[in-house]
Amino acid sequence: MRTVEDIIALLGGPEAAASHCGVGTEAIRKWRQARAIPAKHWPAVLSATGLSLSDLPGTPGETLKTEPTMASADTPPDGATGCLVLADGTIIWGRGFGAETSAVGEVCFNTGMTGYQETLTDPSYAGQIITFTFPHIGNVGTNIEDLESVTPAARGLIVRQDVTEPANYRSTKHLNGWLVSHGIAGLAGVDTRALTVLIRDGGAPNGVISHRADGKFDIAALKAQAAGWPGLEGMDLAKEVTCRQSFAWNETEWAWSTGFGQQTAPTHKVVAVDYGAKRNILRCLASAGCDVVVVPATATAEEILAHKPDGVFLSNGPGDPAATGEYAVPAIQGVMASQVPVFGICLGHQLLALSLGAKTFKLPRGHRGANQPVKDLTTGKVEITSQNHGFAVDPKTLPDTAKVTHVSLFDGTNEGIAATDRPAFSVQYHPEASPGPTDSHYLFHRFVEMMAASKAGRA
Ligand SMILES: NC(=O)CC[C@H](N)C(=O)O
Repeated sequence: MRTVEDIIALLGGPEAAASHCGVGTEAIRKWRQARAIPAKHWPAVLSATGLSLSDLPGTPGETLKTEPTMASADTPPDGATGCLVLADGTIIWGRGFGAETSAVGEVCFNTGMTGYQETLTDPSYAGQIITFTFPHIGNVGTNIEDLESVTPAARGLIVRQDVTEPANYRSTKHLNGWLVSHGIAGLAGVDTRALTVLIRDGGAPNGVISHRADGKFDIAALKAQAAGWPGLEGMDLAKEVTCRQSFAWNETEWAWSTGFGQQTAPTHKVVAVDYGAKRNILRCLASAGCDVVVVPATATAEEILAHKPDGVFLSNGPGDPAATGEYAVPAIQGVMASQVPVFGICLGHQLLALSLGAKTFKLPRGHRGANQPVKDLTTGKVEITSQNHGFAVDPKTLPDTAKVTHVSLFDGTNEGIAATDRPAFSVQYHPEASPGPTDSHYLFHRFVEMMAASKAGRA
């Protein structure tokens, strides 16, 4: 490994080093002071000097050998057993874990500090590789209760620190073994802050995550795969993650001493259309007094109404809402025509908006995490919410018969709507939390009150 002074000399002195790396001389002074070259300058230094990654003095406390990161060299640095190859050819090296496999998807980031297992099993993450900004992922292991679906939909995960031994009484399996059993690759040792900044500034890129214990990667093939993937826009993934047959759901939310319960005295019958529903949404409905029947995403209005529901719930789900146009919108319009109350969450919110004639669009970087502030315009209250969406409703395209009820206090985008001429409302975020705060549970009660009022009106 060379010293900072060696490298500055190789680059032709401080002024020349600054101009080679496109930085000011102040940055070079900081390198000298810290006796380290920050990772973001490594690619420029490597290309100007012809040195290899293991020659560079990195951030103190980090060993380059074990922290391969944003360098774009095609040859893996020593110890690299995994990589993320982006559609523009950028390569991020790291240590592979989980299954030895490769998968292509959109690379997004999630800022949640808890609940990685719920996140990995949220069907809305189909087609996505998740960068966790929280560094300690895997430290509470995995268990069979915190699953939001039986099969994880996420295509891969990227983390800062290596996964440690689980330290939690609920853990039944190491995250590594759990990922192996589900065929999912992980990548550790990545500068996830730098990757998150890349996503924030440039939008969520498409990429391939690859894990090989022998460290031998066919980079040309991975680059071609990443560049050839069409992206989430226009992609209908709800059809892939929905249930194949209808089923009844009566399990209620988890409680500290008793675990999950059963709804034995429901007051309202709800048909939940499964576009990729998280289990905890179904539990919240059951806990609020609903007898739930889950039906596949492609169920028609007639099939839904044949259950004689007091209300219809439209679930969350993956992919582009506009791509479900041929089956979801006609079914929802048919349901709304019957005046049955409708409540939608996330993809369900976007589909309700499309059914009312509004439009959706792709957000540049999406909202994913458990700390997203939202204002309920109907009460003036602010709630901290759990979110996971890459598309959003354009409120300017809403008809006169719908109003905006919730907005994001991060970027002002739409977070909720309600029809003004019929009982239908929806939110873009995840009131069931899991993981995240439970501030928004009141929405399940709003839905129940809406069903009760509708029944009273019909009586
Ligand atoms: N959680 C969801 O339902 C996500 C909805 C949609 N797939 C989006 O990314 O916006």
